[in-house]
Amino acid sequence: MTIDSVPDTTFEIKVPATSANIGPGFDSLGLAFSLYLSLHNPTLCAVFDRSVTLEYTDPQNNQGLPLRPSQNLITKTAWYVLRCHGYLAFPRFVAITVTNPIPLSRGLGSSGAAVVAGVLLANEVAGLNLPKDRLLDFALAIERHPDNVSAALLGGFVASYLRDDDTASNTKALEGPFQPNDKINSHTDAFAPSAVAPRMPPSQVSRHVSLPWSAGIRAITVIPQFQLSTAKARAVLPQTYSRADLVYNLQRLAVLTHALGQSSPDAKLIHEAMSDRSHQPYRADLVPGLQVLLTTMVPDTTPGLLGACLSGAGPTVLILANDHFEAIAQKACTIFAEYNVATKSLILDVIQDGSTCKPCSATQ
Ligand SMILES: Nc1ncnc2c1ncn2[C@@H]1O[C@H](COP(=O)(O)OP(=O)(O)O)[C@@H](O)[C@H]1O
Ligand SMILES: N[C@@H](CCOP(=O)(O)O)C(=O)O
Repeated sequence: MTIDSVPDTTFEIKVPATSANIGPGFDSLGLAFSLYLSLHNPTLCAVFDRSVTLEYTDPQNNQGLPLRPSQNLITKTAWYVLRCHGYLAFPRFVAITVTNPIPLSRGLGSSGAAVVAGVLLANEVAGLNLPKDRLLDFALAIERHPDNVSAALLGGFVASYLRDDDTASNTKALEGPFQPNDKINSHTDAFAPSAVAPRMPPSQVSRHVSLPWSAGIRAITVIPQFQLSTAKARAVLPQTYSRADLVYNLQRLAVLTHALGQSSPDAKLIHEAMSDRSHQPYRADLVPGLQVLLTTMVPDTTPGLLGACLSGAGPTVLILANDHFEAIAQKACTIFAEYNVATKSLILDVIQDGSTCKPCSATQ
């Protein structure tokens, strides 16, 4: 595609926050929420400058995020996709305003959302028209567990798997975007291409299916006011599991995928089926109060509660409920407070639409 044929419009990209795992579905289940990372390019720019700039509308929520496009996860991802499609510069100038209410490193899929936003950004500015499955391939070249990005892109309650679990080749796929050796022009901070183009991801890296979600079930997210990076929370997991633990999780996972779609949710069934032996026990030491919360907040003593688990890699706790949302949130925050963990809670809806990129009105 030539520069002249690249669409020059304003757009808004919206990507939802997600919760991964939902208890036993480690690296396979994801749920999309009514809380959105959004990217907006409010102004059409006549300047013939093929670069990108970034600003965040809410710097308080996004402290520490690099504004240099060459270091920011959203624009690094977009650059990776563009390089895979033969672009040697951004197709046109784009000044992006980012609004990100998704708390960072709390287990609500902020990095997955940033990666999906970057893929959609490249798709939009270069007019690539990639189908959703191909967008997912690019996102999965970067975020190597499919649970968050599948739910973020597609919306709703999604089960997915990677078709190739060869971690050695996974690492190679990451070399493109993250160690691009692309020199940065220190004046404009524009990307400049290295001699070697990054590896194009193979097609259909993953497979996914949308699962039914019972309409009245909402998500109470109880968010500790400290960060826990996904990398750190993955580092504490064992390399191998016993047959008993494998069977324990498989049995619950199979039941859970149906139990959450039933029109009259069975609280006791859901609560038991959200129990896990693959990641939560190992991560409990990283989240003071988690173990007590999970064992004391049960349907018998907490009206409206259906189940609770660590959200993604934590430290957020996800509580699924169909009533008494505020009271449940308050109870969970009180338990965390007993462990000197300050929290905020957000009551969110599960959304079915997934990520969008829409034209919007421009000022010139
Ligand atoms: N809106 C964003 N813009 C740029 N980078 C982001 C954004 N959101 C997340 N990130 C990157 O992802 C990191 C958090 O990723 P991770 O530890 O996986 O936590 P989470 O559970 O929130 O996904 C941040 O430190 C930052 O590097
Ligand atoms: N399956 C992953 C999910 C990580 O989700 P995040 O929202 O914490 O990035 C894991 O449990 O490590």
